[in-house]
Amino acid sequence: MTTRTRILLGVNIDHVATLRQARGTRYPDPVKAALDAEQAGADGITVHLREDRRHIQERDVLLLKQVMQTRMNFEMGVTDTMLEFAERLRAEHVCLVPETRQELTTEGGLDVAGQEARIRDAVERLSAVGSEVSLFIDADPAQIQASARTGAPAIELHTGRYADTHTAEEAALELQRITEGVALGLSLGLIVNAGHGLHYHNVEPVAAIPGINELNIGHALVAHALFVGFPAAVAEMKALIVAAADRAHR
Ligand SMILES: CC(=O)[C@@H](O)[C@H](O)COP(=O)(O)O
Ligand SMILES: NCC(=O)COP(=O)(O)O
Repeated sequence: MTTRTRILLGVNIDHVATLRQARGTRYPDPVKAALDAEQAGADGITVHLREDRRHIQERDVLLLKQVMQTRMNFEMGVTDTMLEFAERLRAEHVCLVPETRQELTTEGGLDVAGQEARIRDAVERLSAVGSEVSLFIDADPAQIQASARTGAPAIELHTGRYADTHTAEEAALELQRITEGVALGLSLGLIVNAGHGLHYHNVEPVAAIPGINELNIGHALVAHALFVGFPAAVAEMKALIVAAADRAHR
């Protein structure tokens, strides 16, 4: 008998909102995308309320919280304003991410080691309202160890460097770094997720890493949805990661 490996897909709907914001229209609605994603097999929905509000808006987060049926993973920068918002929101999961206004996308992981007390304080505040906190970090042993010391139950390893590689050798090195990061996180008792820049052609090796809990994927899903529709794009990705995890652990 084969045991099915459990790997979860968190669908990030930020870039549905990016398209809406580009024209200031009411459509496409990221909340509709979230509901479609849930029906198509998403295990959770990720939204990043950026300080500059370039995509997701407060309205999206608040409406989503009322109507969604899975779990919200609320990504936010570590600022007083966002902490106060998140304390009122009480999302099932909160992922603390680094944020700068000028960046095209989230460029690196949160520097937990360099601001441990501040992150620990944020983790305590969010845990107190019932949110499970994860820290979006690079697969760097010092950052993983510092994350464990903050009391956060989870980390999300930034896979952007892996996704940006140009050769098979570079990809193998980055994958090795992520694999070791997952193993270290697990050995410290952390739940280990991963995400950023994952797409249909690079996701399988990451899904096959032993012990990985959830992959958060957005941009590639929204791009593929233009051609096949959002439910089909989500279902295709879910099938791909579950099959990759199953094959690796058979
Ligand atoms: C933290 C993370 O990886 C995602 O939230 C991602 O940042 C979303 O896309 P943008 O970086 O383009 O806002
Ligand atoms: N935390 C990563 C995420 O939510 C999705 O990132 P991307 O797939 O849009 O690059």
